[in-house]
Amino acid sequence: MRKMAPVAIKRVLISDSLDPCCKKILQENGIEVTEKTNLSKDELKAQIKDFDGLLVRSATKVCADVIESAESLKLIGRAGTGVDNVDVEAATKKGIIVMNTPSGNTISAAELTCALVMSLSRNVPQATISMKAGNWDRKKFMGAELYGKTLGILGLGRIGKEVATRMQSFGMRTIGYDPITPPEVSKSWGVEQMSLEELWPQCDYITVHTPLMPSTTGLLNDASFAKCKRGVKVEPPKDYALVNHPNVISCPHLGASTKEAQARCGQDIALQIVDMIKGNALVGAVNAQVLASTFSPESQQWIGLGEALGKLLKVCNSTKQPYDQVHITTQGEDLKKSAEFLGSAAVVGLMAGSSENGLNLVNALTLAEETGITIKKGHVDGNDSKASCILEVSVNGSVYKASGTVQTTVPVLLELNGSVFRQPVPLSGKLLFFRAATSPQLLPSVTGVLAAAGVEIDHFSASSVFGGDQWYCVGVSCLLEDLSKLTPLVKEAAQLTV
Ligand SMILES: O=C(O)[C@H](O)COP(=O)(O)O
Repeated sequence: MRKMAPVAIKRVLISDSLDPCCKKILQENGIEVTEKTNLSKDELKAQIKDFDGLLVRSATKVCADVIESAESLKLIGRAGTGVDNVDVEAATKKGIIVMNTPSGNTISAAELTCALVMSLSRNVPQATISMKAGNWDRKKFMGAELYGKTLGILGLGRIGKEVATRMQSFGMRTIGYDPITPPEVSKSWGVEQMSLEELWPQCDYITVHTPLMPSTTGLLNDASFAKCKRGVKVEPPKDYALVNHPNVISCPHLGASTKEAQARCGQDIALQIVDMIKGNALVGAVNAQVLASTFSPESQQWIGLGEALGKLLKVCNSTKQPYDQVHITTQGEDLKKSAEFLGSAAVVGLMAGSSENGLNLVNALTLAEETGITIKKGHVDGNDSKASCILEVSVNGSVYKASGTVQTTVPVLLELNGSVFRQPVPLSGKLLFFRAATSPQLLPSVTGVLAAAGVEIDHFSASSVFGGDQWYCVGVSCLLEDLSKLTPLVKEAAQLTV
């Protein structure tokens, strides 16, 4: 099956110093690259308008203002791990993918941590300064072995794990805390997990490897230090009163400052972008998990169905009031994990044209929830149930419902508001739906109205009778300019282009 590129990136701005391999890979893949570093915020706001991709390290602050100025930005790529310099929430609302390279810096950051732990234990920087001053002071720099000491690791992700395994080779006991990594996983690489309360008093050394976010800001504070052993050793602070203390060793943000890490991150971000635009995979996206699961041709057809069902129920909503509830249910083993992206796709269809910023799978659920719509997702897995998707929406107590499936790559409608179509209706092209009481005069009369308006009929489907009424779907050459021409003949009518 043909691969599709859900996201196209043609022009990229690199605003921080990145390894040259990044630019080379992007250019080799047909992407135009502009490098402009040290831009002021206003300069970046002016520049960003012309680009659909922005690549940064941690120096460029991609704040909400900058994102607001971006007219066609689709991707913010962070060549590195931390995305605290990017306003991810603002990017998500605007439907912009934020992507990082989570592993490129791991080894370098872990090695620097080990270097700092060892320097702390043996006063290497202080002794170096003393030697440079012409001294030979051995007593002053009495150290302590790492062997048999306890290292507390806060954050047991990639870097925390690499630090642990390296420091274990010095005979250190490694303990740690992480709200996500399961204790049995960290145990398999020698780190015993415990609560922070239990951890503080046991540590001889503490190292922090958490992302910067509200829950981790100020993790080490007066209260936590009060629970620590006297003389506990911790990584460098930014506070200059502490930096200047004789027992403090510190360096600037150097964790990723190695040739290897920079080459890895530059290469990773470029290859991830190339993979994305070629439709191969979406790797490293921090705010677009839904999009990541849509990179197979199969899921793209289901996305087509979700959007089409959403568009159909949008035009069927005769009240024209906004929806208050959207419920998506998937059926069948094949769609077990698809309710998430089908829900987003349905919302893209339901809210089409209603967002100034543009609506896509990245921002659909966020924008829907912001406008007060409750989204429910579920899955039913009957023994012989074929894969299908049911969309129900409520408006002031009225419920509209449509269900469909994918038949040999084509999204089709199975049921509309309780009426099951005798043949599945292909959801593509220009479609006219109407509900009317069954009568022999109905179809000739409708055909007459269409012919008078110059509309040709491509195909026609009818549902089984439901409460005396039937739903009909007509594939038409163009949409009716005035739908009310059908009013005397039908009870309700809606038309759309899929
Ligand atoms: O988050 C990271 O990857 C590190 O903090 C490195 O940041 P840098 O790219 O600015 O060196």
